[in-house]
Amino acid sequence: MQILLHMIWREKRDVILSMTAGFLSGLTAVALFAQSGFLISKAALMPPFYIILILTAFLKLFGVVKSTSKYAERYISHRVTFRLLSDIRMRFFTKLEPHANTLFSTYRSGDLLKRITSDVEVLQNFFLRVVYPPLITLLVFIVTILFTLFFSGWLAFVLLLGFLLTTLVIPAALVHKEKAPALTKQQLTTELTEFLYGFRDLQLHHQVQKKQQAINSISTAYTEERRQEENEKQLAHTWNQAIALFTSLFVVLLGAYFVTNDSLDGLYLAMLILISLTVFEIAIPMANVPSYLYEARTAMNRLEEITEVAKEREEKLQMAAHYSFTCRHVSFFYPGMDRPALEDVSFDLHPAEKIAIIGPSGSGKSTLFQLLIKALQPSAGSILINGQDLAEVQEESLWQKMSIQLQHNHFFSGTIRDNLQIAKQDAADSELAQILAKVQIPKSLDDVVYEKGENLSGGEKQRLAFARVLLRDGPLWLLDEPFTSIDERTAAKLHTQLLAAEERTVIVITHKLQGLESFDRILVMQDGRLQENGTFEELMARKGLFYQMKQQQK
Ligand SMILES: Nc1ncnc2c1ncn2[C@@H]1O[C@H](COP(=O)(O)OP(=O)(O)OP(=O)(O)O)[C@@H](O)[C@H]1O
Repeated sequence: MQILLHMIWREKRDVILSMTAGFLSGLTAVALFAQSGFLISKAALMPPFYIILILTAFLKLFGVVKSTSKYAERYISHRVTFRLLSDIRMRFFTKLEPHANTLFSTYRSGDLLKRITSDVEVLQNFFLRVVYPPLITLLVFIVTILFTLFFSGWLAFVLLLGFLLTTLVIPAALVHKEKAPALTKQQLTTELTEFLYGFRDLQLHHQVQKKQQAINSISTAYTEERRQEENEKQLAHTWNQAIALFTSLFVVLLGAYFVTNDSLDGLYLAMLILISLTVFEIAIPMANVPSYLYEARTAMNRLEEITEVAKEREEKLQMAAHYSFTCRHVSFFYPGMDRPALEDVSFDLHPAEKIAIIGPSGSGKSTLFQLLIKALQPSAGSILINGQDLAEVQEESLWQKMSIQLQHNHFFSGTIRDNLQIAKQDAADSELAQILAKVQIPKSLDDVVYEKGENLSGGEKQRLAFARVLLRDGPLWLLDEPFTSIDERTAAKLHTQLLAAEERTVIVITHKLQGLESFDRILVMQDGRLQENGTFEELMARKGLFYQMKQQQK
């Protein structure tokens, strides 16, 4: 909350301006009705015409000031809200952006999207719904009660009582008990996002209707949740209005009594009644302040929780010519899984070494890869890069040194050139064309690429991704199944380029067992464990798992 208050404080000029306008608008609304009441009573006594004229002129003046100040208040307070929104967005998105990978591996993307957008949406209204109403209500009531005190102490006391009931007692009585966070909106967004992403697969497997039904039932639950929320808010409103009306009733009864025993001039009775009717209008938003405060606090905590996922202590990776990795007893559990995807994996990767990680499907190769590029964090154990704990290294500085090819790479709609320049922005056409020839893509730089590379074959995508790796040419290469969709002859040529530079550290994940002789070492994974670790010759001589896999692939 302090963060939000601090952000609001930064806008103090506009905050003060909008509060002043809001105060003026509230006060003139009360004055307008008070003046009307007084005018009606005064007119009944047949005063000179100029008195009526002056009173009517004041009435007009109050009307104009009320509308103008209301407009100014809305205009300025919304400006504060939009600045607050942009501050909140900036703050969270700058905190989240460097850790996008970690976050997407921790949360489902729909869930993450919903959490961030709706929580930010809640916080943007913090000023308008939580800070603003109590202050304006307090100021207008103070002035109104002081004004009433001038005519009758008892009536001022009744107003004070009504004020305390509507602004403190009712909101406190209806304040949200610690209730479980609403899940259905989150579920709905998550399910919808997945429905959209996976629509084609659902169609192919005739699952669209089933998924739609599931979404419909979540949607119904969500509507019910919203209905309940609205009911709670309406209940608070109703209570406040009831108290406001009862207070006015008291003012009428008490006022009439004071008039009959001459302790109040009857001329002011209508004015005081109208004051009490109007002033409580301003207190009505107070009923929902606690619920908005609760929502804002929850939203803030949830956003902070997301940012906490990212590590605080991060250091830059020092520049070095060669890079080594050390994995010490690394285990990894995916969220919600009770079986580890990796268990107690330890190995050293020496500077400039070229290693292949192999193993059956589901043995944990990609998980290990994700840990090495810091897209995931180990659940236990540690990974060191050049002796420095990866947990303490900034992702950006790590990825600067790395040329990474993922199993599934993204391609943007544009041209081949655009898709290559992602790896090296300032690359000249001649360099790009050379790289295209190296990876044997028979296309020109101007050829169009559709969104997600839909017009590229699997092999072309892998070659284009490898072209990006060649373009980046960092001292550390990590490739996850880079050539699976490429024909043997081309794959062999690309393989040679992969292992060409002596000083480069290379890690390749593959399930193909051809060409492994040219790697310095081979790590063999099975069931999340590192089963074998040695040179091609050593593993063949050992006649263990690797040897058996080789025999099977023959
Ligand atoms: N996001 C995830 N959530 C939960 N479990 C996962 C997730 N990704 C992988 N796993 C599980 O972790 C284990 C290791 O998976 P991983 O993808 O690392 O294996 P792999 O050896 O790379 O397989 P493949 O060769 O098929 O790509 C598997 O049991 C898999 O089901």
